[in-house]
Amino acid sequence: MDNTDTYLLNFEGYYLVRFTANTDLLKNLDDFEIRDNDVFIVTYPKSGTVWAQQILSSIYFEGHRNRTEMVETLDRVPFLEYNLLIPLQIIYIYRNPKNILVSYFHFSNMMAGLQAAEDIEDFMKMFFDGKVTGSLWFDHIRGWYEHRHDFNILSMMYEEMKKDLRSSVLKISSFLERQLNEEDVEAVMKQATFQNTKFDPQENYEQILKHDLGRTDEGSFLCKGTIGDWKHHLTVEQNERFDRIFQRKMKDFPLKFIWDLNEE
Ligand SMILES: Nc1ncnc2c1ncn2[C@@H]1O[C@H](COP(=O)(O)OS(=O)(=O)O)[C@@H](OP(=O)(O)O)[C@H]1O
Repeated sequence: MDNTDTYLLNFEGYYLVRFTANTDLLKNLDDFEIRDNDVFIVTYPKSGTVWAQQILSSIYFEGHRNRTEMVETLDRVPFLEYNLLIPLQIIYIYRNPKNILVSYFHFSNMMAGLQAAEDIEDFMKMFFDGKVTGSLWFDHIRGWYEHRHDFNILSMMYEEMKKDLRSSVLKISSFLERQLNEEDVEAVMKQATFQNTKFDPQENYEQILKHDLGRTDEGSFLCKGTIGDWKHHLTVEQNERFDRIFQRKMKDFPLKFIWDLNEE
């Protein structure tokens, strides 16, 4: 059964969560005034949005870095499509789509506002049809890559952040022209470890999931925060099918992806 209209709101060809989308706000975005020092984080769902929100806010604000100011991640870095704020620096985070698929499958089954899937097979169909919030992953990554010279964009790969968090924090702070001393860098990194994000209720969206987004079970918003977990969830046949679709769609695409923890 196609439940697209129940869960997804199609705004100018792009799917948003119907439950939280605000069409009046979206229609007015073209007129919104941008400040020079505003910053965008751009991601396809399940690619590291919250992680990046957390790193940025602890680079910018001492009180977030040293935990003297307790503010929910969502209030520190609001979502443009669900709030009104537009920046000029853009940080695009991308992740290998097999891990996105698995992470998104678990998340969709946790949230009342997203269409649940019976199993990975069922979700794979929705994902490759682009019938999910964020629409088709292939369009998302291509769209951003094709416009990489039109904006001030820093592209970061989730897997590289995972392999070398220090270099990633330094790259982001340098892009934002924020000087951090060694102690600050350590504090940002401490905030951005997976263990911290997963278990700190201010970081892990617990309250928002509970009160605003209609969580349907007690599973965590964060699964394993790792590279290669898809291997435990996709069958050999599903993986081969994924590879065939990926090769067909991405054969001329120059960015490389890291599929495995041991890959360089
Ligand atoms: N600190 C840290 N380190 C490593 N990985 C992290 C971290 N914080 C979040 N994550 C992982 O990011 C995945 C969720 O992505 P998003 O935040 O983009 O999700 S959402 O679209 O905003 O719902 C989700 O991936 P999975 O664990 O594979 O589901 C999170 O665990």
